Amino acid sequence: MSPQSDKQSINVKINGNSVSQKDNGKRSVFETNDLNLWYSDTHALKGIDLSFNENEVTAIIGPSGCGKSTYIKTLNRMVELVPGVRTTGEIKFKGKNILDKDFQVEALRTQVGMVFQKANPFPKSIYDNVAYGPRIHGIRNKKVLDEIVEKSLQGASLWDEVKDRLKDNAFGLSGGQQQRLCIARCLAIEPDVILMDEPTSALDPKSTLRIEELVQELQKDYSIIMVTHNMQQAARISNKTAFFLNGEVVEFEETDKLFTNPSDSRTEDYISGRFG
Ligand SMILES: Nc1ncnc2c1ncn2[C@@H]1O[C@H](COP(=O)(O)OP(=O)(O)OP(=O)(O)O)[C@@H](O)[C@H]1O
Repeated sequence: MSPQSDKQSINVKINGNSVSQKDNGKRSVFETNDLNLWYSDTHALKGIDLSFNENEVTAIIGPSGCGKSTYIKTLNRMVELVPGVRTTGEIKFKGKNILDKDFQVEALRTQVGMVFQKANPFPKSIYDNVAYGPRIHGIRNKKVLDEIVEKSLQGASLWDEVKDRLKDNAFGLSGGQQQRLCIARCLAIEPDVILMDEPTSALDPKSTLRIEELVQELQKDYSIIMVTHNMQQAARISNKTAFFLNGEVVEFEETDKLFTNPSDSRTEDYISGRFG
């Protein structure tokens, strides 16, 4: 099916049962319309129409090189850091086109956080990692910073493990803890949306499970858009899934539907492991 038709008829989960509704009452936070992107001559994104609702987890899946990371990096305009990038179309964040010339990218970065494949804490203490963003935004009051740090670490389900060693260097944490610290750093700026680019691909199964549980918890307060190579992960934790192939969206659906009854034979071939 086309991504557009999803906007008209959406399956939503109520008490564990999937039902079809015209509108699930949720607001769209991000929307891309006919989004195209070129790296010099490489046409990496082709006419992407997708819409993301608040308080939902949306997974982006697809084989290597299909444009998943490129797409997610357009949403905070990080992709522009690559020389030779050209974008056309529209990316609406809360109704405003972030590609407009007069759009303030700095404001976007405070509302859209990002967690990367490999945990990337700063070479600073656990406390200073989390306090970094608020300090940049001018918060100097120690009591306020203490509160933000505790709340963010609680939110990232890391507080109990680190509360007695907040002054220790972040590099002393395990890989999974470092990734949760990066999530806490992200929460400290109180974003509306969290972008995650394969956040568990460098983690062991136990740490992966921990992050998956955390993502489901965070969904209550944030909208999450997550690139993942792991189809089981997408099936476990996302509300909706977009399947990318060769820079296009083949299918965008309720996750249950996409994995049990895909509309497009290419989706079926991919999820059943025939390619990718
Ligand atoms: N910095 C870049 N310069 C030029 N081409 C790039 C750059 N980054 C990505 N590409 C190209 O854009 C296309 C999409 O790449 P992208 O990394 O978005 O795919 P992906 O689906 O995230 O892949 P993977 O799952 O392997 O991370 C590929 O053809 C890739 O070679």
